[in-house]
Amino acid sequence: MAGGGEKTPANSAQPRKARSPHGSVYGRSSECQKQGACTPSPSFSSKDSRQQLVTPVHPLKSVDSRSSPCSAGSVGSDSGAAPFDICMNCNKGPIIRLNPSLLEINRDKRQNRQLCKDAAPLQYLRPGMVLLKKFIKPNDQVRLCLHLFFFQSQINHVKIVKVCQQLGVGSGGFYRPGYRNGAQLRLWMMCLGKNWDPDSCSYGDKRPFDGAQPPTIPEEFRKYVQDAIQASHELLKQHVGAANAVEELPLMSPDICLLNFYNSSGRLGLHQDKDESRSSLDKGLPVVSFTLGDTTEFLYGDVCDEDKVSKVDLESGDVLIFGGKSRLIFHGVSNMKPKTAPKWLMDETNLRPGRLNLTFRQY
Ligand SMILES: O=C(O)CCC(=O)C(=O)O
Ligand SMILES: [Fe+2]
Repeated sequence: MAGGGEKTPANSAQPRKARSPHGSVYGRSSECQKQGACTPSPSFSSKDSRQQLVTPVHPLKSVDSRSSPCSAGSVGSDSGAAPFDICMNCNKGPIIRLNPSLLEINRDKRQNRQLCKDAAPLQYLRPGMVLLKKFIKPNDQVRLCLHLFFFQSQINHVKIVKVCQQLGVGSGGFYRPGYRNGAQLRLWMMCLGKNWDPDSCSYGDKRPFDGAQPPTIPEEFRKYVQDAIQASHELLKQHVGAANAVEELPLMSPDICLLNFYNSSGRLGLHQDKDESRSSLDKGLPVVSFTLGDTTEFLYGDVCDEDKVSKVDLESGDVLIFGGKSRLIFHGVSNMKPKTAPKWLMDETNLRPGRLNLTFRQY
């Protein structure tokens, strides 16, 4: 995944050894360090981030209790603390909610339809990078988005949140990666398919700190990714011609998914996703990223410098794809925009305030 943890400031002569919470992102690999690339610092400014290596800790385990359980300084075993639940009260019986009035329901649906009509189905951000606006549909609504008529996507907001919630409270579920000095990254994460280890900046079969095997990627999620890539090809043809669409964004079959949950103060420093296999990176196999919940500002560019990057808002239902010539762009998440999640999504799922992000890759 991306490097989540700290990053080396771009202008730092001595690249930092910090690693990112998500694989590739922040100075994941020694290669990254050699290149002087950023190590992601989801939680810190580059000034603050002069810390020790990132090391994942169990969400509720105190930092002090990390008594060097493993040589790399990575976390100890599961302390038995409660797993992080991205939804509130999900396991505590039915949620009692007053029925919204017909007026409210209709207003909500009208707004959604309007948003969907207004959004251009595809934003071409740069070669190899596209944004499918509002590609993920609400479950109860016939979408008017043009691309959905064409591609019949079955991607469904509520279903994705519910599946992630269930996976997140099980073995290999959400945890809060942290730094050796006790500071924590500003997100919760978990992996599907393969584990991305922030300490070694590499993928493996098990999570070193508790031995948990990451859950497999649900088949329907893999199908959503195929739908999104196919849709992007159809729409890309208008920009680059039919012959070039697949070259611009190569096909891929995801075997890794990193899930991130950001609360209202969540962020992820600039980093590159480059811990996938050499062949995957060389072919430019894309990273496909889903946003659900609150809107966030996404940064991307050729250099690891927040003053030189472009910005785009990612809203609930958006699918961002970057591959080909953009596979190794620097990217990160800066400002969360609280209370921007669709009301119907919060009502249906009881998702915590914040943003759920899924990034799919092929190792
Ligand atoms: O949350 C996002 O949109 C970005 C996540 C990311 O870059 C990563 O997981 O590598
Ligand atoms: Fe990333």
